[in-house]
Amino acid sequence: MKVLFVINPIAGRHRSQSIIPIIKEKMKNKDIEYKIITTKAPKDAVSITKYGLKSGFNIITAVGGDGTINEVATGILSVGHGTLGIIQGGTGNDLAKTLNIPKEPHKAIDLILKGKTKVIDIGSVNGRPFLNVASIGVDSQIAQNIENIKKYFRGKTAYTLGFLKTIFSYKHKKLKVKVNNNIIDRKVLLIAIGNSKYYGGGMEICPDSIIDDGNFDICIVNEMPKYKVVTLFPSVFKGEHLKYKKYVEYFRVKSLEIEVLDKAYLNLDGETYPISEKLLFSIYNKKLNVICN
Ligand SMILES: Nc1ncnc2c1ncn2[C@@H]1O[C@H](COP(=O)(O)OP(=O)(O)OP(=O)(O)O)[C@@H](O)[C@H]1O
Repeated sequence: MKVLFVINPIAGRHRSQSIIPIIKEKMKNKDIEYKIITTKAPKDAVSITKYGLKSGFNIITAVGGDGTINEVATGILSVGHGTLGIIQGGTGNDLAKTLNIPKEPHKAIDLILKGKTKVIDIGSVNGRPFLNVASIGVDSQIAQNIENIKKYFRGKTAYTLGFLKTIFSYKHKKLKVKVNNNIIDRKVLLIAIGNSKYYGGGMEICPDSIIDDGNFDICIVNEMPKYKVVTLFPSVFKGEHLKYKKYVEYFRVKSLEIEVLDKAYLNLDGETYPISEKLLFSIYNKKLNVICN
Protein backbone atom coordinates (compact mmCIF):
# COMPACT_ATOMS: atom_id res chain seq x y z
CA MET A 1 0.00 0.00 0.00
CA LYS A 2 1.28 3.47 -0.99
CA VAL A 3 -0.99 6.37 -0.07
CA LEU A 4 -1.00 9.85 -1.55
CA PHE A 5 -3.03 12.50 0.32
CA VAL A 6 -4.20 15.37 -1.91
CA ILE A 7 -5.11 18.37 0.23
CA ASN A 8 -7.33 21.17 -1.08
CA PRO A 9 -6.28 23.88 1.41
CA ILE A 10 -9.31 26.12 0.77
CA ALA A 11 -11.96 23.37 1.09
CA GLY A 12 -14.36 23.61 4.00
CA ARG A 13 -13.21 27.19 4.65
CA HIS A 14 -9.66 25.91 5.23
CA ARG A 15 -10.75 22.92 7.37
CA SER A 16 -8.72 20.56 5.13
CA GLN A 17 -5.46 22.23 6.10
CA SER A 18 -6.02 21.41 9.77
CA ILE A 19 -6.18 17.70 8.82
CA ILE A 20 -2.49 17.61 7.74
CA PRO A 21 -1.07 17.21 11.30
CA ILE A 22 -3.66 14.48 12.01
CA ILE A 23 -2.49 12.53 8.93
CA LYS A 24 1.17 12.92 9.97
CA GLU A 25 0.42 11.75 13.51
CA LYS A 26 -1.61 8.72 12.33
CA MET A 27 0.96 7.64 9.72
CA LYS A 28 3.90 8.02 12.13
CA ASN A 29 5.44 4.63 13.03
CA LYS A 30 3.35 2.86 10.37
CA ASP A 31 5.26 0.87 7.84
CA ILE A 32 3.34 2.45 4.96
CA GLU A 33 4.79 4.77 2.36
CA TYR A 34 2.80 8.00 2.07
CA LYS A 35 3.07 11.54 0.78
CA ILE A 36 1.05 14.73 1.27
CA ILE A 37 0.65 17.20 -1.60
CA THR A 38 -1.33 20.44 -1.34
CA THR A 39 -3.11 21.88 -4.40
CA LYS A 40 -2.26 25.41 -5.49
CA ALA A 41 -5.20 26.06 -7.83
CA PRO A 42 -8.47 24.55 -9.13
CA LYS A 43 -7.95 21.33 -11.19
CA ASP A 44 -4.50 20.74 -9.60
CA ALA A 45 -5.84 17.58 -7.92
CA VAL A 46 -6.31 15.98 -11.38
CA SER A 47 -2.64 16.35 -12.34
CA ILE A 48 -1.40 15.50 -8.82
CA THR A 49 -3.44 12.27 -8.96
CA LYS A 50 -2.03 11.34 -12.37
CA TYR A 51 1.49 12.03 -11.12
CA GLY A 52 0.84 9.94 -7.97
CA LEU A 53 -0.47 6.91 -9.84
CA LYS A 54 2.38 7.02 -12.34
CA SER A 55 4.83 7.19 -9.39
CA GLY A 56 3.44 3.99 -7.86
CA PHE A 57 0.91 5.29 -5.30
CA ASN A 58 -2.16 3.04 -5.41
CA ILE A 59 -4.53 4.89 -3.05
CA ILE A 60 -5.14 8.55 -3.80
CA THR A 61 -6.95 10.20 -0.92
CA ALA A 62 -8.91 13.39 -1.53
CA VAL A 63 -8.83 15.66 1.50
CA GLY A 64 -11.55 18.18 0.73
CA GLY A 65 -15.13 18.30 -0.47
CA ASP A 66 -16.96 16.86 -3.46
CA GLY A 67 -15.13 19.19 -5.89
CA THR A 68 -11.77 17.76 -4.81
CA ILE A 69 -13.10 14.18 -4.92
CA ASN A 70 -14.38 14.80 -8.46
CA GLU A 71 -10.90 15.97 -9.53
CA VAL A 72 -9.13 12.97 -7.96
CA ALA A 73 -11.68 10.60 -9.56
CA THR A 74 -11.08 12.30 -12.94
CA GLY A 75 -7.33 11.65 -12.56
CA ILE A 76 -7.89 7.99 -11.59
CA LEU A 77 -10.23 7.43 -14.55
CA SER A 78 -7.81 8.96 -17.02
CA VAL A 79 -4.90 6.80 -15.81
CA GLY A 80 -7.09 3.68 -15.66
CA HIS A 81 -6.11 2.26 -12.25
CA GLY A 82 -5.98 3.30 -8.60
CA THR A 83 -8.32 3.54 -5.60
CA LEU A 84 -10.02 6.66 -4.28
CA GLY A 85 -9.79 7.40 -0.56
CA ILE A 86 -11.78 10.17 1.12
CA ILE A 87 -11.19 12.33 4.18
CA GLN A 88 -14.04 14.80 4.64
CA GLY A 89 -12.65 18.29 4.50
CA GLY A 90 -15.26 20.19 2.49
CA THR A 91 -18.46 22.02 3.22
CA GLY A 92 -20.49 19.52 1.19
CA ASN A 93 -19.13 15.95 1.64
CA ASP A 94 -22.08 14.32 -0.11
CA LEU A 95 -20.17 11.30 -1.47
CA ALA A 96 -18.68 10.65 1.99
CA LYS A 97 -22.26 10.52 3.30
CA THR A 98 -23.30 8.00 0.62
CA LEU A 99 -20.28 5.78 1.36
CA ASN A 100 -20.63 6.09 5.12
CA ILE A 101 -17.13 7.56 5.57
CA PRO A 102 -16.72 8.80 9.17
CA LYS A 103 -16.61 12.56 9.76
CA GLU A 104 -13.60 12.37 12.08
CA PRO A 105 -10.35 12.44 10.05
CA HIS A 106 -8.56 9.89 12.27
CA LYS A 107 -11.40 7.37 11.76
CA ALA A 108 -11.37 8.02 8.00
CA ILE A 109 -7.62 7.30 7.97
CA ASP A 110 -8.19 4.03 9.86
CA LEU A 111 -10.71 3.07 7.19
CA ILE A 112 -8.19 3.79 4.42
CA LEU A 113 -5.60 1.64 6.16
CA LYS A 114 -8.15 -1.23 6.46
CA GLY A 115 -8.46 -1.05 2.68
CA LYS A 116 -12.05 -2.27 2.22
CA THR A 117 -13.28 -1.10 -1.19
CA LYS A 118 -16.42 -0.89 -3.29
CA VAL A 119 -16.82 -0.42 -7.04
CA ILE A 120 -19.11 2.50 -7.90
CA ASP A 121 -20.62 3.96 -11.07
CA ILE A 122 -19.47 7.23 -12.53
CA GLY A 123 -21.95 9.53 -14.26
CA SER A 124 -20.87 11.30 -17.42
CA VAL A 125 -22.24 14.42 -19.07
CA ASN A 126 -20.73 15.10 -22.49
CA GLY A 127 -17.70 13.08 -21.33
CA ARG A 128 -17.25 14.99 -18.05
CA PRO A 129 -17.44 12.73 -14.98
CA PHE A 130 -19.60 13.24 -11.88
CA LEU A 131 -20.13 11.07 -8.82
CA ASN A 132 -23.10 12.53 -6.99
CA VAL A 133 -25.74 14.56 -8.81
CA ALA A 134 -25.93 16.77 -11.88
CA SER A 135 -28.74 19.30 -11.94
CA ILE A 136 -30.22 22.15 -13.93
CA GLY A 137 -32.65 24.74 -12.61
CA VAL A 138 -33.27 26.70 -9.46
CA ASP A 139 -30.58 24.79 -7.50
CA SER A 140 -27.76 25.47 -9.95
CA GLN A 141 -28.96 29.10 -10.16
CA ILE A 142 -28.79 29.34 -6.33
CA ALA A 143 -25.23 27.91 -6.39
CA GLN A 144 -24.22 30.40 -9.09
CA ASN A 145 -25.77 33.38 -7.24
CA ILE A 146 -24.08 32.34 -3.97
CA GLU A 147 -20.71 32.35 -5.77
CA ASN A 148 -21.38 35.93 -6.96
CA ILE A 149 -22.64 37.12 -3.55
CA LYS A 150 -19.58 35.55 -1.82
CA LYS A 151 -17.53 38.41 -3.33
CA TYR A 152 -19.40 40.80 -1.01
CA PHE A 153 -20.73 38.70 1.91
CA ARG A 154 -19.35 35.65 3.69
CA GLY A 155 -20.69 32.46 5.27
CA LYS A 156 -24.39 31.99 6.03
CA THR A 157 -25.28 35.51 4.86
CA ALA A 158 -24.07 34.65 1.34
CA TYR A 159 -26.09 31.40 1.36
CA THR A 160 -29.28 33.03 2.66
CA LEU A 161 -29.06 35.98 0.26
CA GLY A 162 -28.26 33.64 -2.67
CA PHE A 163 -31.28 31.46 -1.85
CA LEU A 164 -33.72 34.37 -1.42
CA LYS A 165 -32.50 36.28 -4.48
CA THR A 166 -32.93 33.19 -6.66
CA ILE A 167 -36.33 32.07 -5.36
CA PHE A 168 -37.90 35.47 -5.94
CA SER A 169 -36.33 36.19 -9.33
CA TYR A 170 -36.29 32.63 -10.75
CA LYS A 171 -37.94 31.93 -14.12
CA HIS A 172 -38.80 28.27 -14.74
CA LYS A 173 -36.57 26.67 -17.39
CA LYS A 174 -37.91 25.16 -20.60
CA LEU A 175 -36.36 21.75 -21.34
CA LYS A 176 -36.64 18.95 -23.85
CA VAL A 177 -35.66 15.67 -22.22
CA LYS A 178 -35.16 12.72 -24.56
CA VAL A 179 -35.44 9.43 -22.72
CA ASN A 180 -36.00 5.94 -24.21
CA ASN A 181 -37.12 7.55 -27.52
CA ASN A 182 -39.76 9.69 -25.77
CA ILE A 183 -39.55 13.46 -25.57
CA ILE A 184 -40.55 15.10 -22.29
CA ASP A 185 -41.26 18.76 -23.00
CA ARG A 186 -41.42 20.69 -19.72
CA LYS A 187 -41.01 23.96 -17.88
CA VAL A 188 -39.23 22.93 -14.71
CA LEU A 189 -38.15 24.25 -11.37
CA LEU A 190 -35.28 21.77 -11.64
CA ILE A 191 -34.14 18.45 -13.04
CA ALA A 192 -31.64 16.32 -11.08
CA ILE A 193 -29.72 13.40 -12.55
CA GLY A 194 -28.55 11.24 -9.65
CA ASN A 195 -25.68 8.80 -9.77
CA SER A 196 -26.14 8.86 -5.99
CA LYS A 197 -28.62 10.45 -3.57
CA TYR A 198 -27.27 13.67 -2.17
CA TYR A 199 -26.26 17.15 -3.27
CA GLY A 200 -25.87 20.59 -1.76
CA GLY A 201 -24.54 19.28 1.56
CA GLY A 202 -27.01 16.52 2.43
CA MET A 203 -30.14 17.29 0.40
CA GLU A 204 -31.64 13.93 -0.63
CA ILE A 205 -32.79 14.97 -4.09
CA CYS A 206 -32.68 11.42 -5.57
CA PRO A 207 -33.58 9.40 -2.45
CA ASP A 208 -33.83 5.97 -4.15
CA SER A 209 -30.61 6.26 -6.13
CA ILE A 210 -28.10 3.40 -5.81
CA ILE A 211 -24.49 4.25 -6.61
CA ASP A 212 -23.58 0.88 -8.16
CA ASP A 213 -26.72 -0.17 -10.04
CA GLY A 214 -25.67 1.11 -13.49
CA ASN A 215 -28.57 3.61 -13.62
CA PHE A 216 -29.42 7.24 -12.99
CA ASP A 217 -32.38 8.24 -10.83
CA ILE A 218 -34.06 11.28 -12.38
CA CYS A 219 -36.06 13.78 -10.34
CA ILE A 220 -38.02 16.45 -12.22
CA VAL A 221 -39.71 19.17 -10.20
CA ASN A 222 -42.17 20.84 -12.55
CA GLU A 223 -43.27 24.47 -12.72
CA MET A 224 -45.06 25.44 -9.47
CA PRO A 225 -46.19 28.58 -7.65
CA LYS A 226 -43.42 30.30 -5.65
CA TYR A 227 -45.22 29.84 -2.31
CA LYS A 228 -45.29 26.06 -2.94
CA VAL A 229 -41.51 26.06 -3.47
CA VAL A 230 -41.07 27.33 0.08
CA THR A 231 -43.18 24.35 1.36
CA LEU A 232 -41.48 21.76 -0.83
CA PHE A 233 -37.90 22.90 -0.31
CA PRO A 234 -37.43 21.71 3.33
CA SER A 235 -38.81 18.24 2.43
CA VAL A 236 -35.82 17.67 0.10
CA PHE A 237 -33.50 17.47 3.14
CA LYS A 238 -35.23 14.16 4.08
CA GLY A 239 -35.98 12.98 0.54
CA GLU A 240 -39.70 13.45 1.25
CA HIS A 241 -40.43 15.67 -1.77
CA LEU A 242 -41.51 12.65 -3.87
CA LYS A 243 -44.88 12.77 -2.07
CA TYR A 244 -45.74 16.00 -3.94
CA LYS A 245 -46.84 13.89 -6.91
CA LYS A 246 -48.63 16.78 -8.63
CA TYR A 247 -45.28 18.48 -9.21
CA VAL A 248 -42.56 15.84 -8.82
CA GLU A 249 -41.73 13.08 -11.35
CA TYR A 250 -39.19 10.37 -10.54
CA PHE A 251 -37.83 7.58 -12.75
CA ARG A 252 -34.75 5.46 -13.44
CA VAL A 253 -32.80 5.35 -16.75
CA LYS A 254 -29.41 4.38 -18.14
CA SER A 255 -29.01 7.49 -20.30
CA LEU A 256 -30.82 10.65 -21.37
CA GLU A 257 -30.39 13.77 -23.44
CA ILE A 258 -31.38 17.25 -22.30
CA GLU A 259 -31.80 20.32 -24.46
CA VAL A 260 -32.11 23.48 -22.38
CA LEU A 261 -34.06 26.16 -24.23
CA ASP A 262 -33.42 28.99 -21.71
CA LYS A 263 -30.23 30.43 -20.24
CA ALA A 264 -29.27 28.10 -17.39
CA TYR A 265 -26.42 26.57 -15.42
CA LEU A 266 -25.36 22.96 -14.91
CA ASN A 267 -24.43 21.96 -11.37
CA LEU A 268 -21.98 19.05 -11.31
CA ASP A 269 -20.84 17.74 -7.92
CA GLY A 270 -21.27 21.25 -6.51
CA GLU A 271 -19.51 23.22 -9.27
CA THR A 272 -21.57 25.30 -11.74
CA TYR A 273 -21.04 25.75 -15.48
CA PRO A 274 -23.03 27.79 -18.05
CA ILE A 275 -24.87 25.52 -20.51
CA SER A 276 -24.20 26.11 -24.20
CA GLU A 277 -24.93 22.74 -25.83
CA LYS A 278 -27.13 19.65 -25.70
CA LEU A 279 -26.29 17.52 -22.66
CA LEU A 280 -25.87 13.78 -23.11
CA PHE A 281 -25.90 11.85 -19.82
CA SER A 282 -24.67 8.26 -19.59
CA ILE A 283 -23.00 5.94 -17.09
CA TYR A 284 -19.25 5.74 -17.78
CA ASN A 285 -18.03 2.43 -19.17
CA LYS A 286 -15.27 2.50 -16.51
CA LYS A 287 -16.13 2.05 -12.80
CA LEU A 288 -14.31 3.51 -9.80
CA ASN A 289 -12.74 1.59 -6.93
CA VAL A 290 -13.32 3.52 -3.72
CA ILE A 291 -12.55 2.96 -0.03
CA CYS A 292 -15.80 2.51 1.89
CA ASN A 293 -17.10 1.52 5.31
N1 LIG B 1 -5.38 25.65 -3.96
C1 LIG B 1 -6.58 25.97 -4.41
N2 LIG B 1 -6.95 27.28 -4.51
C2 LIG B 1 -8.16 27.62 -4.93
N3 LIG B 1 -9.14 26.72 -5.29
C3 LIG B 1 -8.82 25.41 -5.21
C4 LIG B 1 -7.53 24.98 -4.78
N4 LIG B 1 -7.51 23.62 -4.81
C5 LIG B 1 -8.73 23.23 -5.26
N5 LIG B 1 -9.53 24.30 -5.49
C6 LIG B 1 -10.94 24.31 -5.93
O1 LIG B 1 -11.76 24.42 -4.77
C7 LIG B 1 -13.09 24.10 -5.15
C8 LIG B 1 -13.92 23.61 -3.99
O2 LIG B 1 -13.41 22.42 -3.52
P1 LIG B 1 -14.29 21.38 -2.68
O3 LIG B 1 -15.62 21.17 -3.32
O4 LIG B 1 -13.45 20.20 -2.44
O5 LIG B 1 -14.46 22.11 -1.29
P2 LIG B 1 -15.76 22.67 -0.56
O6 LIG B 1 -15.36 23.35 0.68
O7 LIG B 1 -16.79 21.57 -0.40
O8 LIG B 1 -16.20 23.71 -1.58
P3 LIG B 1 -17.58 24.42 -1.90
O9 LIG B 1 -18.52 24.21 -0.75
O10 LIG B 1 -17.21 25.85 -2.11
O11 LIG B 1 -18.02 23.72 -3.18
C9 LIG B 1 -12.93 23.10 -6.30
O12 LIG B 1 -13.55 23.65 -7.44
C10 LIG B 1 -11.42 23.02 -6.55
O13 LIG B 1 -11.09 23.01 -7.92
